[in-house]
Amino acid sequence: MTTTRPFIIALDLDNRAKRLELLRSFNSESLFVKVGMELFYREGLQVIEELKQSGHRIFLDLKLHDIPNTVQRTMKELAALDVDIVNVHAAGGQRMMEGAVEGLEAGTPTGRKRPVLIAVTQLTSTDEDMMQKQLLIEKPLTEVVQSYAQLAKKSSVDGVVCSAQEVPFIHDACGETFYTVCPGIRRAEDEKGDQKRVVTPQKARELGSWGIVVGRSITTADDPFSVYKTMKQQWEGLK
Ligand SMILES: O=C(O)c1cc(=O)[nH]c(=O)n1[C@@H]1O[C@H](COP(=O)(O)O)[C@@H](O)[C@H]1O
Repeated sequence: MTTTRPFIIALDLDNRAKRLELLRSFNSESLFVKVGMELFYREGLQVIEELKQSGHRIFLDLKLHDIPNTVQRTMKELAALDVDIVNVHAAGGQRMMEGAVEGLEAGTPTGRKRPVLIAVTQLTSTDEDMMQKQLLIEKPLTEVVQSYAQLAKKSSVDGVVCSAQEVPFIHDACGETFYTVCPGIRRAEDEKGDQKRVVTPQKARELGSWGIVVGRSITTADDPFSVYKTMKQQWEGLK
C-alpha cells in the first residue's frame, strides 16, 4: 500500500442523503474512507464504485468471521472489488486467516495489488472487565491483543485493528512494519459513546499507530470538514 499513515473516516451514517452531504462538505478532497456494515448493507456494491470514481481510497470493514472455507471464498469475491483494505476477526483462528489471504490472492486480478488484510483483535468497545466477566478470557487485555497479533502475523495477515494503547506491545511482538489500524479515536472534549479504549489523534501518533479510524467525532459535528482538518493536523503532528 502506498498510503503512509492513513487517516480513515468511518462513513457511519443512517441514510444515503446524509452520506452524500458529508462527502460534499469535504470540498472534493481525496479521502481514505471506511465502508462499514451499515453502509454496505444499505447501499451495496454501488457505493464502492461511486467512492472509487470520486478518487477515495476504501477500507471495506465487513469483519469476516466464519469457517475457513467460507471466509476464503468470500475474500476471493471481495478481492475483485478493488478496495484498499479488508478485514477479518482474528478470533476466527489461524486457518481462517490463512484462508482469507489465499482467497484474496486468488481473487485479485492480474496486475493489481491485493487489498491489505487486517485482523480485528479485541474490539475497542471491550475493556478488561468485560473480557473477563462476559467473554471468560482471564488474561490481561494487552496480552490477548498481542497474542492475536502474533497469530495474525503467523497466518500471513498484514496487520491488525487494535486500540492505539496496544501498538507498542504489537510492535514488540510483530515488528514495526506490521500494520496497526486504530479506531476508538477521540479528542479530549468528545463523547466516548460505546468506545472503551480511547486515544487522541496526537497520542495515537506518539504510540506509533500506522493508521487511525475516526467516525462520530466527525460525522456528528456541526462542521465535519473543520473537525477533520483539525484532527488530521493533530494526527500528523502539525497541531
Ligand atoms: O474494524 C473497525 O473498524 C473497528 C474495530 C474496533 O475494534 N472498533 C471500532 O470502533 N471499529 C470501527 O471504527 C469505527 C469507530 O467509529 P467511532 O467510534 O464513531 O469513531 C466504527 O465504524 C467501528 O465499526
